Amino acid sequence: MIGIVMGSDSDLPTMQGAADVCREFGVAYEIRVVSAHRTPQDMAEYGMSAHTRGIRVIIAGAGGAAHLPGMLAAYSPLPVIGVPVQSKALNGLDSLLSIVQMPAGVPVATVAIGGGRNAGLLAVQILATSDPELQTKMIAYKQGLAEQSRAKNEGLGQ
Ligand SMILES: Nc1c(C(=O)O)ncn1[C@@H]1O[C@H](COP(=O)(O)O)[C@@H](O)[C@H]1O
Repeated sequence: MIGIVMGSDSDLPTMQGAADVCREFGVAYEIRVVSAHRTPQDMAEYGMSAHTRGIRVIIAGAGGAAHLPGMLAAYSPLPVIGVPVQSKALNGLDSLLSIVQMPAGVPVATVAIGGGRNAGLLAVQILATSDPELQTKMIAYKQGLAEQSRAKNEGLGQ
């Protein structure tokens, strides 16, 4: 149901966070390397066909001149979540700016640099709007997050 794509296998440490979330919530996903630069035909094919294969949200991560999320958004009717991967030369600022500044009419929901996990959570939240069982899991997840945060007070020694 969630398509996780990345420009290179070197993006995997970042994009693994999205896959981890899918597994935690029991949501089916696929993970693939597709590049707007290196395999443009595969990228176009992926963008045009993902919705016909049961994919409902695309998460696309790329670094540097990160055109992959925007190009997938150009081809696909699905919501695309863009993950700027931290780059060596410019620390991911290049990735962020390449992904976030989309022209009107072709949105990409951009998460923080390195935000693979948040991208996964956002994708699950999108699916949960039409899936009450998943919605219940998301509510429980958020409650768990709140409990962990409150528990930090106990370590403050006051
Ligand atoms: N930004 C893109 C795209 C694209 O946008 O299509 N394809 C590969 N890349 C990026 O190039 C970086 C270096 O790739 P290599 O590690 O393979 O040299 C990766 O972060 C990848 O996402």
